Amino acid sequence: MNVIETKDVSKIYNPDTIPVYALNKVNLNFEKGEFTAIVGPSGSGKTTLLNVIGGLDDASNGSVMIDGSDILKLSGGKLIDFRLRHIGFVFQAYNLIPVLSAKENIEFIMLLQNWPTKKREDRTKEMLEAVGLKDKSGSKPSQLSGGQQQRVAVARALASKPRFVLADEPTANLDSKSAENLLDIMLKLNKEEHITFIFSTHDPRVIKRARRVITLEDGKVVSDIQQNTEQALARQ
Ligand SMILES: Nc1ncnc2c1ncn2[C@@H]1O[C@H](COP(=O)(O)OP(=O)(O)OP(=O)(O)O)[C@@H](O)[C@H]1O
Repeated sequence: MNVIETKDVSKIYNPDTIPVYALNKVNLNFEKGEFTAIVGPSGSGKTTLLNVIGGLDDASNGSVMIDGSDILKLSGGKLIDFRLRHIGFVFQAYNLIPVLSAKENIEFIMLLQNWPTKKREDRTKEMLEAVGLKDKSGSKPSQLSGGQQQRVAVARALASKPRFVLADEPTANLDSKSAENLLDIMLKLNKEEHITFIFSTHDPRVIKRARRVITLEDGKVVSDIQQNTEQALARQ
């Protein structure tokens, strides 16, 4: 079953002067449980695609169907509610709330969703453990390393059990070991909780572990391949 379907999605900046096609008739289907990398040169449209799929940005043309409804047609309040319920975001700049601890950052979306206290606390504990930060629960983002902050951002995105997670270069600021650890965590949660992951990346270590790799160039899909990651890993 398709979770997300983009139909002829285009995003054109400056249409009246010198048009820039950030996305040019993109047609893609994403199924439940995918672990998919969006790759391509700088400026090829990766961030724009994630933002349009996640309802953070409007498309100029086309539709983004999620479970048969077009999210580009949802009005402001309904779109915010939809994002809150179904989509987890991981941004390159983490976007953690500086005055909140790791635990409080992870809890934040569940609070907005009115989870009962006990359920919320149990889930927060589970996520802190899953990302290996049980002992950093009370630390503020400024007291955490870049890798630890990124793990909090992943835990926050996944805590409320979204249908899918969109991540914009999740390993961009991480050293090799932290990037591998983060990938392990994302793959584990993808397997165990069947959450669909779609992430942009330039990072070869991330690309080789994705099950599907979609390449964009000048806003167009130029290749879309399934990888046998078990074989790829065995070759290393
Ligand atoms: N607000 C904007 N106004 C005008 N053009 C924009 C705007 N945002 C993005 N673009 C253009 O749209 C194209 C796609 O940008 P996008 O950020 O999606 O690329 P990207 O593949 O994510 O790049 P990178 O790998 O460098 O992050 C680029 O040509 C970019 O210059």
